[in-house]
Amino acid sequence: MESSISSTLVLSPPFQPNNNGVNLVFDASLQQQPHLPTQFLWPHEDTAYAAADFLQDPPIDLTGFFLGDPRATASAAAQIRTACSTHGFFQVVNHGVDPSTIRAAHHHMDAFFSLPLARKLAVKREPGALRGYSGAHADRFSSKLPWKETFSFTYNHAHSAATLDVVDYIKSGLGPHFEHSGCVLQQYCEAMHALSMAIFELIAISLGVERSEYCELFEDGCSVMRGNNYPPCKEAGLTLGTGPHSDPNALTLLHQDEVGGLEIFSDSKWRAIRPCHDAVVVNIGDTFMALCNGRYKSCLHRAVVNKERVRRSLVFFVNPNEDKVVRPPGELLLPGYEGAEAPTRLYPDFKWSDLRDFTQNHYRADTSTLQHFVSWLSNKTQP
Ligand SMILES: C=C1C[C@]23C[C@H]1CC[C@H]2[C@]1(C)CCC[C@@](C)(C(=O)O)[C@H]1[C@@H]3C(=O)O
Ligand SMILES: O=C(O)CCC(=O)C(=O)O
Ligand SMILES: [Fe+2]
Repeated sequence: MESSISSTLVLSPPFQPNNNGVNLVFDASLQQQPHLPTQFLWPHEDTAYAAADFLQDPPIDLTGFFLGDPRATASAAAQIRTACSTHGFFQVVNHGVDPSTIRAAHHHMDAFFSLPLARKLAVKREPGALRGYSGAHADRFSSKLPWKETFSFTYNHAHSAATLDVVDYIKSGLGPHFEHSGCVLQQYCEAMHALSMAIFELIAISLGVERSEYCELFEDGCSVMRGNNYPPCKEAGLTLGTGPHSDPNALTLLHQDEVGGLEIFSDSKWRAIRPCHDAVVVNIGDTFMALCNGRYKSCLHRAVVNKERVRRSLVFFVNPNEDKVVRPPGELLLPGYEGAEAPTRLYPDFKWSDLRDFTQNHYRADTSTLQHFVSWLSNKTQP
């Protein structure tokens, strides 16, 4: 495969704080080149196996839960338990988020990605920060680059809802003409936060713990909103929009457009998540897998691209308050194994700020982030 960009491809360790000076610009000129730049090539095992089918689980209808109907609530919790005990993904409908809010958020995120590159670079991601614009993460990695642009910003509900942080960030970075976009995205974040709290209540019910078990940890959580823009790719089969990974955060709420491309690895096969415009896709992340002591699974997933159409997704990564300890409730500890003094815990105490720092400064999140994080944390805390 010819590289159409003269650059020395440095085979990097899993993570490097910069791209070794390879200044690749992910813009239309690169996307129109006849050959895929070598930096975007992914290993055969990550790209070779197309999704075998669609995940068959029907969307979970939240109507009855919101009406306080005990039977409907129990049914929704049971469907969540089944999904989260196996592959960690489910879709919800009648979720209470106004469709016009979702439509408007996509529209304004598209408007951002349509800006000239110089305008997008005005809010480029700063090293170590989980906010800002990124073109293929070319500033962070020099191989296995994802075929996407991303735009991320933080949303701390207890603080942002009152002080309109999202509006301020967007307006200060992109100018007063984007104030309305900021208001739309702020409204979308508030709606996603409200939905996440409803999901946490249903998850608590499904786990048999107090319904409000997770409210305290997440009510003033520090979440991240991200728009993913995946341009069409002439050699789509050789690259990936987002590589195989499990999400390091606690819960992910995702709305994808009608194009499709989100796939999860379940029962030893890649399975596509069927696009459903009135559904929100929900998945458990590593932090929640630790919070529930491994009862629910943080699952491997990826985003594939195609040759014809741009694909977009809006992703809301829900995290606990960064200074609160991630620790499972007593009811979820496993009975001590034979002769053990205390019930068994699968993961140590940690804070989201530690895991965020790990993924932004020390390790590229992939299929085994949590176990590498636990080792890193124990080395970090050893005297
Ligand atoms: C904590 C995070 C790191 C990533 C964004 C959030 C949750 C998902 C992570 C990510 C998407 C997993 C795949 C690799 C990654 C580098 C990406 O493709 O964007 C990850 C995100 C990141 O580090 O920016
Ligand atoms: O865009 C998608 O469908 C998935 C993206 C994803 O998994 C992520 O950003 O963590
Ligand atoms: Fe993800």
